[in-house]
Amino acid sequence: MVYLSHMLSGGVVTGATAGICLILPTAFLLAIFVGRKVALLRKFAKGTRRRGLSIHVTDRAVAQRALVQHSAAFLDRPVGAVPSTILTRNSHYNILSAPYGPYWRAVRRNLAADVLHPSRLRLLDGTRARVLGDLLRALRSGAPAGESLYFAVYSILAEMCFGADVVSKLGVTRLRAMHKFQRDILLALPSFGVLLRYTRIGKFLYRSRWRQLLALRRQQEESFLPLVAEVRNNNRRDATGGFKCYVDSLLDLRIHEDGGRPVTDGELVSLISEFLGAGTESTAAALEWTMANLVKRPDLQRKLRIDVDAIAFACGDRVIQEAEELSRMPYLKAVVLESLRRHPPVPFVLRHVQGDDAATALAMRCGALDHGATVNFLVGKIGRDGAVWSDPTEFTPERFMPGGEGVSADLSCTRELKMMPFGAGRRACPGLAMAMLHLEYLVANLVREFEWWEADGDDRVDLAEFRGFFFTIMNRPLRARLVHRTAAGAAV
Ligand code: HEM
Repeated sequence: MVYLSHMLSGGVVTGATAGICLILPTAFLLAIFVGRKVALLRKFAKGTRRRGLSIHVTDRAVAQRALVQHSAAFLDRPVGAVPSTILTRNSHYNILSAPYGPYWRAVRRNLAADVLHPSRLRLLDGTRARVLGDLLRALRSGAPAGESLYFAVYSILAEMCFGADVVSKLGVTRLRAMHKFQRDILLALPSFGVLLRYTRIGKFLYRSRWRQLLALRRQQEESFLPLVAEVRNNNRRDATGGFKCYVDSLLDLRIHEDGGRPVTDGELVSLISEFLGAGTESTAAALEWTMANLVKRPDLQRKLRIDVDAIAFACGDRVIQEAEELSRMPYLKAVVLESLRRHPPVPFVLRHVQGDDAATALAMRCGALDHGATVNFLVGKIGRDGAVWSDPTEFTPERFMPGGEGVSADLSCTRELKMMPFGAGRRACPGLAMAMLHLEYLVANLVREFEWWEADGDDRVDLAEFRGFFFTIMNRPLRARLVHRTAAGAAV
């Protein structure tokens, strides 16, 4: 289905919130300014409050036609839809916010082909095993499950970003502080939406938010740039053809269609922040939702453990590691897919569109999109479409097993679109393969090592979603009673 509505374009907050935020300070200013100043203010405000069409898509066929078949008309996101745009005062430094063009092509190709390519991910076996070891030790000593899962995912991404020695170099305390800071930024960003919405007067009307925004950006620069300098000075990659870290690849990158220039420091900070932020929050949220559902459903957990133990037996003392080993656990993949369908970490996919090609894709009359529109593909609703999925709100991994309605589900959405947790089309998530690998790897080893049971009282699992964040996360972090498995399955 396609819903239409009019709204103020370009912001992260809703029209109503923005209205309230604007009315009080504007009234105050109007009382102070008189004559010419009032006229000037009106002129500025008028220029910053553009109206645009907002379209909501919940029909999977429309989503596929638009994002895949008419992908050339669905290449850009609306200005202000991406948090980092606010942080950098509307400079499109990272992949998510960059408009389709030479810069986007260069930085996306670099990430997808140089860093996240499946052949490179194999080189990260050591990193994954080290982080898993730390995670298992933390959980055995009673550390809270939810937070520990997030930190494990962040640690993997930090090593991929700055090199294998970053965790030992920085120490766990500093790394935790960096992770917390990254999360605080993401949580604070929605409140900065007004600064983009009212680009000309926002920083005067919302002075303290503006200052807070600048302070956050400065803090990001202070935390990332020294680490970049270390990568630059250390002559980076080891000679044995080890993993080339993300920063290393960015330092080598040249934007050929822009005179062969290197990536600037401002761009580096935004790209690093995106890598750590988008990579951690999405994958860790999916991991937490998966484990939470397994706590709620011991029957599914038992079934999964049969799959896992069969492979674990062959691994002996070492963790389940190889992609090939993971691929021999069909129920594991089904559990992860069901988690992504039922709780997609990114709740919507946005595009800014204009023109007749986009109108045709959305089955609208020609000319309807002459002035542009924001299209919002509702990822959660598409994945819970009752016409495709039986009992769509239930957590049922069996639907991805032979005979189930999801068995042929294509995550890239090129053949068919039944769910779209990673988006679709040319701007789809480049982290798909890595996220799936890490999710399967962590879930398999966590189930092998522990039985995950419901904790008591307030710590019981609550599957409610937290609202007001860019990612769909659990309202209450996961708590569970973990029983270490001493039987044949558990790795030492
Ligand atoms: C379970 C994990 C993940 C989920 C569910 C997820 C989901 C998404 C979604 C829905 C989009 C928007 C796609 C669109 O507009 O069509 C996206 C974009 C993106 N994701 Fe992910 N993501 C995940 C993991 C990752 C990881 C691990 C990374 C990198 C380390 C990553 C980096 C990106 C980037 C850079 C984009 C922007 C792509 C572009 O504009 O060209 N994501 N992701």
